[in-house]
Amino acid sequence: MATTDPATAGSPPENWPEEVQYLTDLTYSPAVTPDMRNALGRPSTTAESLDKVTRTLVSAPNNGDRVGIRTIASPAHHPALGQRGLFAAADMPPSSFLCLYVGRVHTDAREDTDTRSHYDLSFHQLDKEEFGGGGGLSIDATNCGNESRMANDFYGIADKANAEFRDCLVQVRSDRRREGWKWERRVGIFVCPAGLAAAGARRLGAGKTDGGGAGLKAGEEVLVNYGREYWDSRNMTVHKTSASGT
Ligand SMILES: C[S@@+](CC[C@H](N)C(=O)[O-])C[C@H]1O[C@@H](n2cnc3c(N)ncnc32)[C@H](O)[C@@H]1O
Repeated sequence: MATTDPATAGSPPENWPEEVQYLTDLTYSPAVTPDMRNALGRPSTTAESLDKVTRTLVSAPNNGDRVGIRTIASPAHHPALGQRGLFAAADMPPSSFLCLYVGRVHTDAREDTDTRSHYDLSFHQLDKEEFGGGGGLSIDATNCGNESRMANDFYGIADKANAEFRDCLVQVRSDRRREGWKWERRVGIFVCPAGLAAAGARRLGAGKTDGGGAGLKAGEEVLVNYGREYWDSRNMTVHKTSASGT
């Protein structure tokens, strides 16, 4: 009997584009081997320091308590006018978890990568010894994803990003653990922390946030920093000034 992948079983939120499949968790390209997937759940010293996001928070129906998708109709000078954006559904304090970045995990092999994607986020570097030279895994949300794929870059919209991509751990089902759960790596969008520079800032491109976040107000657009590399590699000029950072 055919089984449904739980990652594809969720109902899309309001304003979801019908041509894109809504996901509640990652899906994987056939080139991502079982060993590569296992590496996402392996305890390590780096993984120990990551934020742990509980099962209830990552449960997709609950994303709507924190974020929503809107088509941007104003202001007239918004650079992504007419496109979608991600908005806070409630006041969210600094460092709060907003939603996971989900999509199709693929290797960085040329034949497994859509070089035209505008939704491809670098995810995890594989261990060089274990995987014969290493290589990376990325998450492409072009054809499938969740609310996170709607987050726009801050440039031309605000002075700085108010949210960031951050590595984290989530609980996933495991038949091998007595408790039935294990921790596995993901990337989430989090509200920028207050105070010091954000340590885990990362990319669609390679953007860093500068911390000092005041949190998000309900209705405010969630803005990340894609990084200059994102715009340069697409020959798009929004990031040509020093305001864009790296
Ligand atoms: C990850 S998508 C963001 C969601 C997108 N607005 C949508 O409706 O699907 C990235 C694309 O959004 C647009 N975008 C995001 N931030 C922008 C900005 N600050 N200025 C201009 N376009 C932006 C660009 O077309 C970019 O390639």
